[in-house]
Amino acid sequence: MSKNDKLATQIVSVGREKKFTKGIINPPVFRASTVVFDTMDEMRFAIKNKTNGEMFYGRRGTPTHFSFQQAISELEGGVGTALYPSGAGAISSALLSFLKSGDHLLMVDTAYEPTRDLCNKMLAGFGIETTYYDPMIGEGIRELIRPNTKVLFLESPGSITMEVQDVPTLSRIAHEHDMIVMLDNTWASPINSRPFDMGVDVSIQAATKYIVGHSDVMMGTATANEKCWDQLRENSYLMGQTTSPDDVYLAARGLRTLGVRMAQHNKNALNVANWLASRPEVDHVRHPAFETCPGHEFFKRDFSSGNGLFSFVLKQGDLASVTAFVENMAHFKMGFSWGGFESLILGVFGINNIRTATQWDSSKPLIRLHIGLEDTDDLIADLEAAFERYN
Ligand SMILES: Cc1ncc(COP(=O)(O)O)c(CNNC(=O)CNC(=O)c2ccccc2[N+](=O)[O-])c1O
Repeated sequence: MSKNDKLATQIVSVGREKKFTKGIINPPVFRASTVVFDTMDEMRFAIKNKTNGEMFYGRRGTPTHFSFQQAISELEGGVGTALYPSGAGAISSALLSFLKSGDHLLMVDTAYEPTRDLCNKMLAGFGIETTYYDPMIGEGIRELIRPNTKVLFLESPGSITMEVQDVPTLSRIAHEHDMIVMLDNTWASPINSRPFDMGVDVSIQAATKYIVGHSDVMMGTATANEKCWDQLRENSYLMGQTTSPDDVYLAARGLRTLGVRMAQHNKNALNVANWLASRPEVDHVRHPAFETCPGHEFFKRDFSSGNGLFSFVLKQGDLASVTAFVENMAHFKMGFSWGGFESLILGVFGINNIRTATQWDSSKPLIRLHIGLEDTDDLIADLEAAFERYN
């Protein structure tokens, strides 16, 4: 694959070198714990090259893993990619790979709830202090940096309230203070932004979402630049992080259609979001492509496309009316996660319980949608019926 190939060609080609595929189209599923050697020289060579694609032991990976790791690294623009059993596993392993007792962490206030829980319930116990910051803080982040601040963690956009962060500015300031910049880049997936061009050192994906794309595998990836790859890879290995080659095969299979699925999710979501924006019951739509979404200007600058996940805020409502809205939908099902081919809906309450550096106006209910690959005529009809029940 050439770096000059267009994205659609890269998505088809990345990670499919013959050394991984053995001549077939999709890299085979190599399941392994023990790898055997005929000579001591062969074993010594494997030990020497165990971190760069030489089969050594199951936990270091097999060609199934190496192929997918290379594919994600090339699409994200990093040097190397570590794999984890879930997105949350990628987040925890990335943080634990670079933080030690006595360190200070800057965590975006709009982080995915389990990320916040990790900081408060585990990292605190290890003597790692977390300060949460406003996603729109920009240059103001300087006031929060201490001599022991080691990591700046971003999630852009926030996966519920959708604020888009000024990643290049925050990364520049963090690097002035020798901090490591980590980005939960799940919303962009590996194709809709260039994290390393924005100064990110470790880009994290819940592959569970759009990469897998079929709601049938849990997986996480963390891709690092030259500065951070060795430390991320070795510390993740020390923590025993590994993934099933069967899951990796399914994730790689999903990856090959990521471009076409993402384009359709984006088109469908904009169609539904524009319709919602016209509804009198809607206070505003929080889709990064809309001016009503905080950080819209950064979305226009830093992203090449949107996806199917966005939220909208109703002008009024309570638990009963929102329940009437979200229950009994024909196509939107209530469920956690997103990024599969199906449409999902979540009425999100208690946002202020997962905010400590910002304040959310809880008087107006928020509903998060994942727009799948269904025909948007049917999705809009489903939402029309929901408004009938809500009103
Ligand atoms: C941005 C981001 N980053 C990492 C992960 C974790 O991935 P994993 O599920 O593979 O571990 C995720 C997983 N996403 N899951 C969800 O969004 C499901 N929603 C929730 O978990 C949730 C929890 C509490 C309150 C509100 C929500 N919510 O999103 O509405 C993510 O969105």
